[in-house]
Amino acid sequence: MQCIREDRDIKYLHHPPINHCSLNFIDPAFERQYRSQLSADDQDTVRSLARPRFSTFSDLVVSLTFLVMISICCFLGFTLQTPWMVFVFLAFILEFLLLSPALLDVCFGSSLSPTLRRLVVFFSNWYTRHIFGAIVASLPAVAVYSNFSCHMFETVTGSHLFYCILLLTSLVHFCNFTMLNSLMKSVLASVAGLVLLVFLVTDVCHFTRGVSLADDAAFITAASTLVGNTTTVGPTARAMLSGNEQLRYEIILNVVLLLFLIWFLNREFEISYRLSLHGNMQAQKDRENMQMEKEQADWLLHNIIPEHVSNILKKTSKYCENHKEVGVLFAKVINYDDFYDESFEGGREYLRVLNELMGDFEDLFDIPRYKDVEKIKTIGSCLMASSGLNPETRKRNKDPNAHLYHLMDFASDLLKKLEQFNAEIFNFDFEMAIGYNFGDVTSGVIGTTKLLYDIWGDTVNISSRMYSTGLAGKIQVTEDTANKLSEKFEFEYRGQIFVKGKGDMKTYILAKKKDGATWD
Ligand SMILES: Nc1ncnc2c1ncn2[C@@H]1O[C@H](COP(=O)(O)OP(=O)(O)OP(=O)(O)O)[C@@H](O)[C@H]1O
Repeated sequence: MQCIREDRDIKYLHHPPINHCSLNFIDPAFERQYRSQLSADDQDTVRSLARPRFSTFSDLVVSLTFLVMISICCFLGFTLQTPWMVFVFLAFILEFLLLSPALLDVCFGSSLSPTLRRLVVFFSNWYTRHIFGAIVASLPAVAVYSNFSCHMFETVTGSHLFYCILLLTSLVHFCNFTMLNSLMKSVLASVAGLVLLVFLVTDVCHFTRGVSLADDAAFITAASTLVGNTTTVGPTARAMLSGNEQLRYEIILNVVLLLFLIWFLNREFEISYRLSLHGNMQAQKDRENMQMEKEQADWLLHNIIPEHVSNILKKTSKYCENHKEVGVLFAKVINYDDFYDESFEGGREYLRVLNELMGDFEDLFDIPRYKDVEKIKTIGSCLMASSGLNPETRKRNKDPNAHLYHLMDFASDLLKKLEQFNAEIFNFDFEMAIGYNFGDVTSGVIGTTKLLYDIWGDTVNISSRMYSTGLAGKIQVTEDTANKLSEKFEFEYRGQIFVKGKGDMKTYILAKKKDGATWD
Protein backbone atom coordinates (compact mmCIF):
# COMPACT_ATOMS: atom_id res chain seq x y z
CA MET A 1 0.00 0.00 0.00
CA GLN A 2 2.88 2.31 0.92
CA CYS A 3 4.40 1.54 -2.43
CA ILE A 4 1.19 2.37 -4.29
CA ARG A 5 0.76 5.57 -2.26
CA GLU A 6 4.20 6.71 -3.29
CA ASP A 7 3.60 5.79 -6.90
CA ARG A 8 3.37 8.79 -9.19
CA ASP A 9 0.63 6.97 -11.13
CA ILE A 10 -1.64 7.29 -8.07
CA LYS A 11 -3.34 10.11 -10.00
CA TYR A 12 -5.33 7.51 -11.90
CA LEU A 13 -7.50 7.18 -8.79
CA HIS A 14 -8.38 10.88 -8.81
CA HIS A 15 -8.28 11.61 -12.52
CA PRO A 16 -9.51 8.49 -14.25
CA PRO A 17 -7.89 8.22 -17.68
CA ILE A 18 -11.22 7.86 -19.51
CA ASN A 19 -13.00 9.86 -22.17
CA HIS A 20 -15.83 11.71 -20.45
CA CYS A 21 -18.30 11.14 -23.30
CA SER A 22 -17.68 7.60 -24.50
CA LEU A 23 -16.16 6.46 -21.17
CA ASN A 24 -13.53 4.57 -23.18
CA PHE A 25 -9.99 4.62 -21.80
CA ILE A 26 -7.99 7.41 -23.40
CA ASP A 27 -5.10 5.07 -24.08
CA PRO A 28 -6.29 2.76 -26.91
CA ALA A 29 -3.93 0.01 -25.76
CA PHE A 30 -5.49 0.13 -22.32
CA GLU A 31 -8.98 0.04 -23.83
CA ARG A 32 -8.01 -3.07 -25.82
CA GLN A 33 -6.59 -4.65 -22.67
CA TYR A 34 -9.79 -3.80 -20.76
CA ARG A 35 -11.97 -5.35 -23.45
CA SER A 36 -9.85 -8.47 -23.64
CA GLN A 37 -9.98 -8.74 -19.82
CA LEU A 38 -13.74 -8.96 -20.06
CA SER A 39 -13.55 -11.91 -22.40
CA ALA A 40 -13.30 -15.31 -20.67
CA ASP A 41 -10.06 -14.99 -18.76
CA ASP A 42 -8.86 -18.59 -18.65
CA GLN A 43 -5.53 -17.47 -17.19
CA ASP A 44 -7.46 -16.13 -14.21
CA THR A 45 -6.63 -18.45 -11.33
CA VAL A 46 -7.72 -16.15 -8.50
CA ARG A 47 -11.29 -16.93 -7.42
CA SER A 48 -12.79 -13.55 -6.69
CA LEU A 49 -16.32 -12.18 -7.01
CA ALA A 50 -14.82 -9.08 -8.67
CA ARG A 51 -13.69 -11.11 -11.70
CA PRO A 52 -15.59 -10.57 -14.98
CA ARG A 53 -16.72 -14.22 -15.13
CA PHE A 54 -18.57 -13.83 -11.78
CA SER A 55 -20.07 -10.48 -12.81
CA THR A 56 -21.40 -12.01 -16.04
CA PHE A 57 -22.95 -14.87 -14.14
CA SER A 58 -24.56 -12.67 -11.48
CA ASP A 59 -25.88 -10.26 -14.15
CA LEU A 60 -27.51 -13.17 -15.96
CA VAL A 61 -29.04 -14.50 -12.74
CA VAL A 62 -30.46 -11.03 -11.99
CA SER A 63 -31.78 -10.83 -15.53
CA LEU A 64 -33.46 -14.24 -15.31
CA THR A 65 -35.04 -13.35 -11.95
CA PHE A 66 -36.29 -10.10 -13.41
CA LEU A 67 -37.81 -11.87 -16.39
CA VAL A 68 -39.50 -14.45 -14.13
CA MET A 69 -41.03 -11.69 -11.97
CA ILE A 70 -42.23 -9.67 -14.95
CA SER A 71 -43.67 -12.79 -16.59
CA ILE A 72 -45.55 -13.75 -13.41
CA CYS A 73 -46.96 -10.21 -13.18
CA CYS A 74 -48.01 -10.29 -16.83
CA PHE A 75 -49.52 -13.73 -16.36
CA LEU A 76 -51.56 -12.58 -13.35
CA GLY A 77 -52.44 -9.11 -14.60
CA PHE A 78 -53.35 -9.53 -18.24
CA THR A 79 -55.25 -11.85 -20.50
CA LEU A 80 -52.83 -14.34 -22.02
CA GLN A 81 -51.99 -13.62 -25.63
CA THR A 82 -50.24 -15.95 -28.07
CA PRO A 83 -47.47 -13.47 -29.10
CA TRP A 84 -46.64 -12.96 -25.43
CA MET A 85 -46.47 -16.70 -24.69
CA VAL A 86 -44.26 -17.36 -27.72
CA PHE A 87 -42.01 -14.49 -26.80
CA VAL A 88 -41.63 -15.50 -23.14
CA PHE A 89 -40.87 -19.09 -24.16
CA LEU A 90 -38.11 -17.94 -26.53
CA ALA A 91 -36.82 -15.46 -23.94
CA PHE A 92 -36.38 -18.20 -21.32
CA ILE A 93 -34.60 -20.45 -23.82
CA LEU A 94 -32.19 -17.60 -24.60
CA GLU A 95 -31.61 -16.87 -20.90
CA PHE A 96 -30.75 -20.53 -20.19
CA LEU A 97 -28.61 -20.73 -23.29
CA LEU A 98 -26.48 -17.85 -21.99
CA LEU A 99 -26.63 -18.79 -18.32
CA SER A 100 -25.39 -22.39 -18.80
CA PRO A 101 -21.93 -21.52 -20.24
CA ALA A 102 -21.58 -18.70 -17.69
CA LEU A 103 -22.34 -21.16 -14.87
CA LEU A 104 -19.88 -23.72 -16.27
CA ASP A 105 -17.25 -20.98 -16.54
CA VAL A 106 -17.77 -19.99 -12.89
CA CYS A 107 -17.69 -23.61 -11.65
CA PHE A 108 -14.88 -25.05 -13.75
CA GLY A 109 -12.94 -22.01 -15.02
CA SER A 110 -9.82 -22.94 -16.92
CA SER A 111 -10.49 -26.69 -16.52
CA LEU A 112 -13.36 -26.48 -19.03
CA SER A 113 -13.14 -28.71 -22.09
CA PRO A 114 -11.77 -26.91 -25.20
CA THR A 115 -15.18 -26.93 -26.95
CA LEU A 116 -16.96 -25.40 -23.96
CA ARG A 117 -14.15 -22.92 -23.49
CA ARG A 118 -14.51 -21.83 -27.12
CA LEU A 119 -18.25 -21.35 -26.51
CA VAL A 120 -17.60 -19.29 -23.36
CA VAL A 121 -14.96 -17.23 -25.16
CA PHE A 122 -17.39 -16.67 -28.04
CA PHE A 123 -20.12 -15.34 -25.73
CA SER A 124 -17.73 -13.23 -23.69
CA ASN A 125 -16.11 -11.58 -26.70
CA TRP A 126 -16.65 -7.79 -26.59
CA TYR A 127 -19.04 -7.58 -29.59
CA THR A 128 -21.00 -10.83 -29.02
CA ARG A 129 -21.31 -9.86 -25.36
CA HIS A 130 -22.90 -6.55 -26.43
CA ILE A 131 -25.23 -8.09 -29.02
CA PHE A 132 -26.56 -10.74 -26.61
CA GLY A 133 -26.43 -8.30 -23.70
CA ALA A 134 -28.62 -5.82 -25.60
CA ILE A 135 -31.13 -8.56 -26.41
CA VAL A 136 -31.27 -9.94 -22.85
CA ALA A 137 -31.45 -6.47 -21.27
CA SER A 138 -34.47 -5.69 -23.48
CA LEU A 139 -36.34 -8.93 -22.74
CA PRO A 140 -38.43 -7.68 -19.74
CA ALA A 141 -39.49 -4.51 -21.59
CA VAL A 142 -40.36 -6.45 -24.75
CA ALA A 143 -42.23 -9.04 -22.61
CA VAL A 144 -44.40 -6.23 -21.22
CA TYR A 145 -44.88 -4.65 -24.66
CA SER A 146 -45.90 -7.97 -26.15
CA ASN A 147 -48.89 -7.86 -23.77
CA PHE A 148 -49.99 -4.55 -25.08
CA SER A 149 -53.57 -4.08 -26.12
CA CYS A 150 -55.57 -0.88 -26.30
CA HIS A 151 -58.36 -2.78 -24.64
CA MET A 152 -56.76 -2.42 -21.19
CA PHE A 153 -56.82 1.36 -21.58
CA GLU A 154 -60.48 1.38 -22.46
CA THR A 155 -61.67 0.05 -19.12
CA VAL A 156 -61.52 1.68 -15.74
CA THR A 157 -60.23 -1.47 -13.99
CA GLY A 158 -56.80 0.02 -13.38
CA SER A 159 -54.98 -2.48 -15.61
CA HIS A 160 -53.59 0.43 -17.66
CA LEU A 161 -51.92 1.77 -14.51
CA PHE A 162 -50.58 -1.70 -13.68
CA TYR A 163 -49.30 -1.99 -17.23
CA CYS A 164 -47.49 1.37 -17.02
CA ILE A 165 -45.91 0.48 -13.66
CA LEU A 166 -44.77 -2.86 -15.05
CA LEU A 167 -43.25 -1.13 -18.02
CA LEU A 168 -41.50 1.42 -15.80
CA THR A 169 -40.13 -1.47 -13.74
CA SER A 170 -38.90 -3.26 -16.84
CA LEU A 171 -37.00 -0.07 -17.81
CA VAL A 172 -34.98 -0.40 -14.58
CA HIS A 173 -33.59 -3.67 -15.97
CA PHE A 174 -31.54 -1.64 -18.44
CA CYS A 175 -29.29 -0.78 -15.48
CA ASN A 176 -28.25 -4.43 -15.21
CA PHE A 177 -25.17 -5.79 -17.06
CA THR A 178 -22.58 -3.44 -15.61
CA MET A 179 -19.95 -4.63 -18.06
CA LEU A 180 -21.87 -3.46 -21.12
CA ASN A 181 -21.45 -0.06 -22.66
CA SER A 182 -23.67 2.34 -20.70
CA LEU A 183 -24.50 4.38 -23.79
CA MET A 184 -25.97 1.34 -25.52
CA LYS A 185 -28.07 0.36 -22.48
CA SER A 186 -29.33 3.90 -21.94
CA VAL A 187 -30.27 4.32 -25.61
CA LEU A 188 -32.20 1.03 -25.48
CA ALA A 189 -33.95 2.15 -22.28
CA SER A 190 -34.80 5.47 -23.93
CA VAL A 191 -36.27 3.73 -26.98
CA ALA A 192 -38.41 1.50 -24.72
CA GLY A 193 -39.48 4.51 -22.62
CA LEU A 194 -40.14 6.68 -25.66
CA VAL A 195 -42.56 4.15 -27.11
CA LEU A 196 -44.62 4.42 -23.92
CA LEU A 197 -44.31 8.21 -24.02
CA VAL A 198 -45.60 8.25 -27.58
CA PHE A 199 -48.60 6.17 -26.49
CA LEU A 200 -49.27 8.51 -23.61
CA VAL A 201 -48.60 11.80 -25.39
CA THR A 202 -50.55 10.94 -28.53
CA ASP A 203 -53.18 9.15 -26.45
CA VAL A 204 -53.69 6.59 -29.24
CA CYS A 205 -55.43 4.21 -26.84
CA HIS A 206 -57.62 6.88 -25.30
CA PHE A 207 -56.01 6.87 -21.88
CA THR A 208 -58.26 9.88 -21.21
CA ARG A 209 -61.09 8.37 -23.14
CA GLY A 210 -63.78 9.69 -20.74
CA VAL A 211 -63.09 13.41 -21.46
CA SER A 212 -63.85 13.11 -25.12
CA LEU A 213 -66.62 10.56 -24.62
CA ALA A 214 -68.20 11.94 -21.47
CA ASP A 215 -71.58 10.98 -22.68
CA ASP A 216 -70.59 7.48 -23.56
CA ALA A 217 -73.39 5.37 -22.11
CA ALA A 218 -71.30 2.40 -21.30
CA PHE A 219 -68.76 4.55 -19.49
CA ILE A 220 -71.47 6.34 -17.50
CA THR A 221 -73.01 3.01 -16.55
CA ALA A 222 -69.66 1.76 -15.42
CA ALA A 223 -68.96 4.97 -13.55
CA SER A 224 -72.39 4.95 -11.90
CA THR A 225 -71.88 1.36 -10.81
CA LEU A 226 -68.58 2.38 -9.25
CA VAL A 227 -69.94 5.49 -7.59
CA GLY A 228 -73.31 3.92 -6.75
CA ASN A 229 -75.35 7.09 -7.32
CA THR A 230 -76.73 7.88 -10.79
CA THR A 231 -77.58 11.46 -9.97
CA THR A 232 -73.95 12.38 -9.38
CA VAL A 233 -72.59 10.38 -12.28
CA GLY A 234 -71.81 13.42 -14.40
CA PRO A 235 -69.53 15.34 -11.94
CA THR A 236 -67.99 12.17 -10.44
CA ALA A 237 -67.16 10.78 -13.84
CA ARG A 238 -65.60 14.08 -14.76
CA ALA A 239 -63.62 14.07 -11.53
CA MET A 240 -62.40 10.58 -12.33
CA LEU A 241 -61.63 11.54 -15.87
CA SER A 242 -59.64 14.57 -14.81
CA GLY A 243 -57.89 12.17 -12.41
CA ASN A 244 -57.05 9.97 -15.40
CA GLU A 245 -55.66 12.97 -17.20
CA GLN A 246 -53.54 13.84 -14.19
CA LEU A 247 -52.34 10.21 -13.98
CA ARG A 248 -51.28 10.36 -17.60
CA TYR A 249 -49.08 13.37 -16.92
CA GLU A 250 -47.72 11.75 -13.81
CA ILE A 251 -46.71 8.66 -15.77
CA ILE A 252 -45.14 10.80 -18.51
CA LEU A 253 -43.16 12.64 -15.84
CA ASN A 254 -42.17 9.35 -14.22
CA VAL A 255 -40.95 7.91 -17.51
CA VAL A 256 -38.87 11.02 -18.21
CA LEU A 257 -37.38 11.10 -14.70
CA LEU A 258 -36.71 7.37 -14.76
CA LEU A 259 -34.92 7.70 -18.09
CA PHE A 260 -32.74 10.44 -16.63
CA LEU A 261 -32.00 8.22 -13.65
CA ILE A 262 -31.16 5.26 -15.93
CA TRP A 263 -28.75 7.38 -18.00
CA PHE A 264 -27.10 8.65 -14.85
CA LEU A 265 -26.87 5.25 -13.13
CA ASN A 266 -25.59 3.46 -16.22
CA ARG A 267 -22.88 6.05 -16.64
CA GLU A 268 -21.86 5.87 -12.98
CA PHE A 269 -21.89 2.05 -12.99
CA GLU A 270 -19.69 1.90 -16.05
CA ILE A 271 -17.25 4.48 -14.68
CA SER A 272 -16.91 2.63 -11.37
CA TYR A 273 -16.63 -0.76 -13.10
CA ARG A 274 -13.97 0.50 -15.47
CA LEU A 275 -12.09 2.18 -12.64
CA SER A 276 -12.19 -0.88 -10.46
CA LEU A 277 -10.84 -3.05 -13.28
CA HIS A 278 -8.32 -0.36 -14.19
CA GLY A 279 -7.22 -0.24 -10.54
CA ASN A 280 -6.83 -4.02 -10.53
CA MET A 281 -4.81 -3.97 -13.74
CA GLN A 282 -2.66 -1.11 -12.44
CA ALA A 283 -2.14 -2.89 -9.11
CA GLN A 284 -1.19 -6.06 -10.98
CA LYS A 285 1.31 -4.08 -13.06
CA ASP A 286 2.71 -2.44 -9.91
CA ARG A 287 2.96 -5.83 -8.22
CA GLU A 288 4.83 -7.26 -11.21
CA ASN A 289 7.17 -4.25 -11.23
CA MET A 290 7.78 -4.60 -7.50
CA GLN A 291 8.40 -8.32 -7.90
CA MET A 292 10.85 -7.63 -10.72
CA GLU A 293 12.64 -4.98 -8.68
CA LYS A 294 12.77 -7.31 -5.67
CA GLU A 295 14.18 -10.11 -7.83
CA GLN A 296 16.77 -7.70 -9.24
CA ALA A 297 17.69 -6.53 -5.73
CA ASP A 298 17.92 -10.16 -4.56
CA TRP A 299 20.02 -11.02 -7.58
CA LEU A 300 22.37 -8.13 -6.80
CA LEU A 301 22.52 -9.05 -3.13
CA HIS A 302 23.21 -12.72 -3.88
CA ASN A 303 26.04 -11.62 -6.13
CA ILE A 304 27.67 -9.89 -3.18
CA ILE A 305 26.60 -12.20 -0.40
CA PRO A 306 25.70 -15.91 -0.57
CA GLU A 307 21.96 -16.57 -0.48
CA HIS A 308 21.93 -18.35 2.88
CA VAL A 309 23.85 -15.45 4.45
CA SER A 310 21.61 -12.76 2.97
CA ASN A 311 18.56 -14.64 4.32
CA ILE A 312 20.07 -14.44 7.82
CA LEU A 313 21.04 -10.78 7.32
CA LYS A 314 17.44 -9.88 6.45
CA LYS A 315 16.50 -10.91 9.99
CA THR A 316 19.50 -10.02 12.14
CA SER A 317 21.59 -7.39 10.27
CA LYS A 318 24.79 -9.06 11.60
CA TYR A 319 26.45 -12.23 10.44
CA CYS A 320 29.44 -14.19 11.70
CA GLU A 321 29.75 -17.97 11.75
CA ASN A 322 32.40 -20.62 12.43
CA HIS A 323 32.64 -23.54 10.05
CA LYS A 324 34.38 -26.85 10.41
CA GLU A 325 36.27 -28.62 7.61
CA VAL A 326 35.67 -26.10 4.86
CA GLY A 327 37.55 -26.27 1.55
CA VAL A 328 39.37 -23.08 0.47
CA LEU A 329 40.84 -22.48 -2.96
CA PHE A 330 42.95 -19.74 -4.50
CA ALA A 331 43.40 -19.85 -8.30
CA LYS A 332 45.73 -17.21 -9.72
CA VAL A 333 46.64 -16.44 -13.32
CA ILE A 334 50.32 -16.12 -12.51
CA ASN A 335 51.52 -14.56 -15.74
CA TYR A 336 48.66 -12.08 -16.25
CA ASP A 337 50.93 -9.18 -15.23
CA ASP A 338 53.42 -10.18 -17.98
CA PHE A 339 50.74 -9.61 -20.61
CA TYR A 340 49.28 -6.48 -19.08
CA ASP A 341 50.40 -3.37 -20.90
CA GLU A 342 49.06 -0.05 -19.71
CA SER A 343 50.48 1.84 -22.67
CA PHE A 344 47.95 0.14 -24.98
CA GLU A 345 44.53 1.85 -24.52
CA GLY A 346 45.36 2.35 -20.82
CA GLY A 347 45.26 -1.42 -20.29
CA ARG A 348 41.55 -1.54 -21.15
CA GLU A 349 41.91 -4.40 -23.63
CA TYR A 350 43.74 -6.57 -21.07
CA LEU A 351 41.14 -5.89 -18.41
CA ARG A 352 38.50 -6.95 -20.92
CA VAL A 353 40.36 -10.21 -21.50
CA LEU A 354 40.67 -10.80 -17.76
CA ASN A 355 36.98 -10.07 -17.33
CA GLU A 356 36.12 -12.59 -20.02
CA LEU A 357 38.35 -15.19 -18.44
CA MET A 358 36.80 -14.65 -15.00
CA GLY A 359 33.37 -14.83 -16.66
CA ASP A 360 34.30 -18.25 -18.04
CA PHE A 361 35.43 -19.38 -14.59
CA GLU A 362 32.27 -18.07 -12.99
CA ASP A 363 30.13 -20.10 -15.40
CA LEU A 364 31.31 -23.11 -13.44
CA PHE A 365 29.49 -21.89 -10.30
CA ASP A 366 26.19 -22.31 -12.16
CA ILE A 367 26.78 -26.03 -12.69
CA PRO A 368 24.39 -27.83 -10.29
CA ARG A 369 26.98 -30.30 -9.01
CA TYR A 370 29.05 -27.33 -7.75
CA LYS A 371 26.19 -26.15 -5.54
CA ASP A 372 28.52 -26.43 -2.49
CA VAL A 373 31.16 -24.21 -4.10
CA GLU A 374 30.86 -20.51 -3.33
CA LYS A 375 32.79 -17.70 -4.98
CA ILE A 376 34.29 -15.51 -2.26
CA LYS A 377 35.92 -12.84 -4.42
CA THR A 378 38.45 -12.05 -7.12
CA ILE A 379 41.66 -10.31 -6.14
CA GLY A 380 43.11 -9.02 -9.40
CA SER A 381 43.72 -12.12 -11.47
CA CYS A 382 43.16 -14.44 -8.51
CA LEU A 383 39.88 -16.21 -7.89
CA MET A 384 39.06 -17.24 -4.33
CA ALA A 385 36.40 -19.89 -3.72
CA SER A 386 35.28 -22.05 -0.87
CA SER A 387 33.05 -25.08 -0.31
CA GLY A 388 30.93 -26.25 2.61
CA LEU A 389 29.97 -22.81 3.91
CA ASN A 390 26.25 -23.42 3.52
CA PRO A 391 25.21 -25.79 6.34
CA GLU A 392 21.89 -26.60 4.60
CA THR A 393 23.33 -27.83 1.28
CA ARG A 394 26.15 -29.54 3.16
CA LYS A 395 23.63 -31.51 5.24
CA ARG A 396 21.99 -32.82 2.09
CA ASN A 397 25.20 -34.49 0.82
CA LYS A 398 25.41 -38.25 1.32
CA ASP A 399 29.19 -38.14 1.90
CA PRO A 400 30.31 -35.61 4.57
CA ASN A 401 33.43 -34.85 2.46
CA ALA A 402 31.47 -34.36 -0.76
CA HIS A 403 31.94 -30.58 -0.70
CA LEU A 404 35.73 -31.03 -0.48
CA TYR A 405 35.70 -33.44 -3.44
CA HIS A 406 33.52 -31.00 -5.37
CA LEU A 407 35.97 -28.17 -4.76
CA MET A 408 38.86 -30.29 -6.02
CA ASP A 409 36.86 -31.17 -9.16
CA PHE A 410 36.08 -27.48 -9.51
CA ALA A 411 39.81 -26.65 -9.34
CA SER A 412 40.52 -29.19 -12.10
CA ASP A 413 37.75 -27.66 -14.21
CA LEU A 414 39.32 -24.21 -13.75
CA LEU A 415 42.53 -25.50 -15.32
CA LYS A 416 40.56 -27.02 -18.22
CA LYS A 417 38.68 -23.74 -18.73
CA LEU A 418 41.97 -21.86 -18.90
CA GLU A 419 43.31 -24.33 -21.45
CA GLN A 420 40.18 -23.78 -23.55
CA PHE A 421 40.52 -20.04 -23.20
CA ASN A 422 44.14 -20.10 -24.33
CA ALA A 423 43.17 -22.20 -27.34
CA GLU A 424 40.39 -19.77 -28.33
CA ILE A 425 42.15 -16.44 -27.73
CA PHE A 426 45.04 -15.80 -30.01
CA ASN A 427 48.27 -14.40 -28.52
CA PHE A 428 47.52 -15.26 -24.91
CA ASP A 429 49.06 -18.15 -23.05
CA PHE A 430 47.93 -17.77 -19.49
CA GLU A 431 49.17 -20.01 -16.72
CA MET A 432 47.47 -20.70 -13.46
CA ALA A 433 48.63 -21.87 -10.04
CA ILE A 434 46.06 -23.24 -7.65
CA GLY A 435 46.33 -23.62 -3.90
CA TYR A 436 43.90 -25.79 -1.96
CA ASN A 437 43.49 -26.37 1.75
CA PHE A 438 40.77 -27.47 4.12
CA GLY A 439 40.03 -26.76 7.76
CA ASP A 440 38.12 -24.46 10.07
CA VAL A 441 37.25 -20.94 8.99
CA THR A 442 35.19 -18.04 10.21
CA SER A 443 32.86 -16.36 7.75
CA GLY A 444 31.29 -12.98 8.26
CA VAL A 445 29.97 -9.81 6.70
CA ILE A 446 31.94 -6.64 7.23
CA GLY A 447 30.35 -3.20 7.05
CA THR A 448 26.81 -1.89 7.28
CA THR A 449 26.67 -0.05 3.97
CA LYS A 450 28.89 -1.62 1.31
CA LEU A 451 28.75 -5.12 2.65
CA LEU A 452 31.65 -7.47 2.17
CA TYR A 453 31.38 -11.20 2.75
CA ASP A 454 34.67 -12.93 3.47
CA ILE A 455 36.29 -15.84 5.26
CA TRP A 456 39.24 -15.80 7.61
CA GLY A 457 41.46 -18.18 9.50
CA ASP A 458 44.65 -20.18 9.31
CA THR A 459 43.04 -22.47 6.72
CA VAL A 460 42.64 -19.48 4.38
CA ASN A 461 46.17 -18.21 4.98
CA ILE A 462 47.69 -21.62 4.22
CA SER A 463 45.52 -22.07 1.15
CA SER A 464 46.80 -18.71 -0.08
CA ARG A 465 50.36 -19.86 0.56
CA MET A 466 49.66 -23.04 -1.44
CA TYR A 467 49.01 -21.04 -4.61
CA SER A 468 51.75 -18.47 -4.00
CA THR A 469 54.33 -21.23 -3.64
CA GLY A 470 52.59 -23.45 -6.21
CA LEU A 471 53.47 -24.52 -9.74
CA ALA A 472 52.00 -23.35 -13.03
CA GLY A 473 49.14 -25.55 -14.20
CA LYS A 474 49.11 -27.53 -10.92
CA ILE A 475 46.99 -27.77 -7.80
CA GLN A 476 49.08 -27.73 -4.65
CA VAL A 477 47.67 -29.00 -1.35
CA THR A 478 48.87 -29.53 2.22
CA GLU A 479 49.63 -32.98 3.61
CA ASP A 480 46.37 -33.04 5.62
CA THR A 481 44.40 -32.21 2.52
CA ALA A 482 46.10 -34.91 0.48
CA ASN A 483 45.23 -37.45 3.19
CA LYS A 484 41.66 -36.24 3.47
CA LEU A 485 41.00 -36.49 -0.26
CA SER A 486 43.10 -39.59 -0.90
CA GLU A 487 40.01 -41.81 -1.14
CA LYS A 488 38.92 -40.12 -4.37
CA PHE A 489 42.08 -38.39 -5.69
CA GLU A 490 45.70 -39.34 -6.24
CA PHE A 491 48.46 -36.92 -5.18
CA GLU A 492 52.19 -36.76 -5.77
CA TYR A 493 54.50 -35.63 -3.03
CA ARG A 494 56.20 -32.39 -4.01
CA GLY A 495 58.55 -31.85 -1.08
CA GLN A 496 59.05 -29.44 1.82
CA ILE A 497 58.09 -25.82 1.18
CA PHE A 498 58.83 -22.93 3.48
CA VAL A 499 55.59 -21.23 4.52
CA LYS A 500 55.82 -17.87 6.25
CA GLY A 501 54.60 -18.14 9.81
CA LYS A 502 54.44 -21.95 9.59
CA GLY A 503 57.93 -23.01 8.72
CA ASP A 504 58.53 -25.97 6.41
CA MET A 505 55.44 -27.76 5.22
CA LYS A 506 55.05 -30.95 3.23
CA THR A 507 53.02 -30.26 0.11
CA TYR A 508 51.43 -32.43 -2.58
CA ILE A 509 50.38 -31.91 -6.18
CA LEU A 510 47.14 -33.36 -7.55
CA ALA A 511 47.94 -36.19 -9.98
CA LYS A 512 44.43 -37.27 -10.99
CA LYS A 513 41.00 -38.24 -9.84
CA LYS A 514 40.84 -41.93 -9.02
CA ASP A 515 39.16 -44.06 -11.67
CA GLY A 516 35.46 -44.50 -11.00
CA ALA A 517 35.51 -42.18 -7.97
CA THR A 518 31.99 -40.96 -7.19
CA TRP A 519 30.39 -39.46 -4.08
CA ASP A 520 26.92 -38.15 -5.03
N1 LIG B 1 40.21 -13.39 3.47
C1 LIG B 1 41.29 -13.34 2.72
N2 LIG B 1 41.22 -12.90 1.47
C2 LIG B 1 42.29 -12.84 0.68
N3 LIG B 1 43.50 -13.21 1.03
C3 LIG B 1 43.66 -13.64 2.28
C4 LIG B 1 42.55 -13.74 3.20
N4 LIG B 1 43.02 -14.22 4.37
C5 LIG B 1 44.32 -14.41 4.18
N5 LIG B 1 44.68 -14.06 2.95
C6 LIG B 1 46.02 -14.12 2.37
O1 LIG B 1 46.72 -15.17 2.94
C7 LIG B 1 48.06 -14.83 2.98
C8 LIG B 1 48.61 -15.27 4.31
O2 LIG B 1 48.20 -14.43 5.31
P1 LIG B 1 48.95 -14.32 6.72
O3 LIG B 1 48.03 -13.57 7.61
O4 LIG B 1 49.40 -15.65 7.13
O5 LIG B 1 50.28 -13.49 6.47
P2 LIG B 1 50.55 -12.02 6.18
O6 LIG B 1 51.73 -11.63 6.89
O7 LIG B 1 49.33 -11.24 6.39
O8 LIG B 1 50.83 -12.20 4.64
P3 LIG B 1 51.71 -11.37 3.68
O9 LIG B 1 53.09 -11.53 4.22
O10 LIG B 1 51.49 -12.03 2.35
O11 LIG B 1 51.22 -9.99 3.76
C9 LIG B 1 48.19 -13.34 2.81
O12 LIG B 1 48.85 -13.07 1.60
C10 LIG B 1 46.79 -12.86 2.74
O13 LIG B 1 46.63 -11.91 1.72
